[in-house]
Amino acid sequence: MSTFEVPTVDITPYVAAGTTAEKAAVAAAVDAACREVGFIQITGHGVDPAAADGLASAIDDFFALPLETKKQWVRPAAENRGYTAPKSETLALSLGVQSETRMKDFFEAFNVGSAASDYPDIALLAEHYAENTWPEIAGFRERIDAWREEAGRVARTVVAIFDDALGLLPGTIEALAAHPIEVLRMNNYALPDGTTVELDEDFIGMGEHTDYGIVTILWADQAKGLQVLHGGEWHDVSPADGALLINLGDLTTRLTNEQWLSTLHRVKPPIHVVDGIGTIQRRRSAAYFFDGDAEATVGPLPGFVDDAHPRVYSDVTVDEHIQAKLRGSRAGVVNTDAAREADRVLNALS
Ligand SMILES: O=C(O)CCC(=O)C(=O)O
Ligand SMILES: [Fe+2]
Repeated sequence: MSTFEVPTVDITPYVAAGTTAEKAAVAAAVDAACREVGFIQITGHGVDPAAADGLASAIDDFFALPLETKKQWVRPAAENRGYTAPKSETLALSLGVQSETRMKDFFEAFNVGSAASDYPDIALLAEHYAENTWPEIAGFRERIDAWREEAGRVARTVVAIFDDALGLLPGTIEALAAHPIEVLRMNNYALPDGTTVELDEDFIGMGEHTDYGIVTILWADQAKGLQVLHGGEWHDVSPADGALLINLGDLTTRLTNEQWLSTLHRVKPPIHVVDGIGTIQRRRSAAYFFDGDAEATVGPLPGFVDDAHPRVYSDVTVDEHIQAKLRGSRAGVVNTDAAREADRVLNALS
């Protein structure tokens, strides 16, 4: 396997009022990373380590509950909220690709997100802004909300960097996010004691997918499992101490007319065989999806279509795009509107 590293960018100049030249250097590094990889490790983000500790402990508290208890918080497939039990979602269907033999993804998750009650004065498309339900765990909501606050701030900083990196007027991308769909998905990759893992290729924590929105802010354990597709090969990625990962979503690919690509990734924890029984090391992550306003229309931005770069996507609303993805991953309805993303998967995997 070729050596591969996710580029690291220190975004301090954007967090702590750096000089114009310092910011330009950050924007140039982000542009290069987005053109080449689509995943970046960011440092200098200014997130209080106590917020990350609170997130991690809240994840531990919730997933330690018995399965039957957690199932109280399962929500309808159309609402991207609440508990997802192991083997109930299939991320590869969000792209419209799936091997027939593969078992469903074994991750379990708990999702919270921006709710209609956060924006009482605006009529919103209800499904994307469903109210949250919270488990009865002391301080759970407070710890999660503290992390959401930090992740939201980082997302807005990152899109300001994107404007500069793409040569756009300040505020161009943020104009799509006045009341964005923002979902925090906390993922737990673990197998009940005594589970025998079959050592086949189709054992998957979370199937290959691109994220759907503008950008994702990802907190993750250092345990192996996350893999990013680059140069036709899957590469293991884990964050350095205190670093966050960010990755581009499909809406940014559409805005840039594919100058920047949403990167395919999956979670495939290594299997350790002890006495003939395969086990995995438990791994946690929390993906904060910054997805834009549901009713916003997304197509290539001015300046991204010319003779050398013909328009490759028609306009879509954030609502239509995200709904088609969620019908795939959460309701098992193959997304047939993701032909370009699916092609990228199939070309890479063949
Ligand atoms: O677990 C991870 O590191 C990645 C999770 C992910 O890709 C997602 O939730 O979309
Ligand atoms: Fe993802």
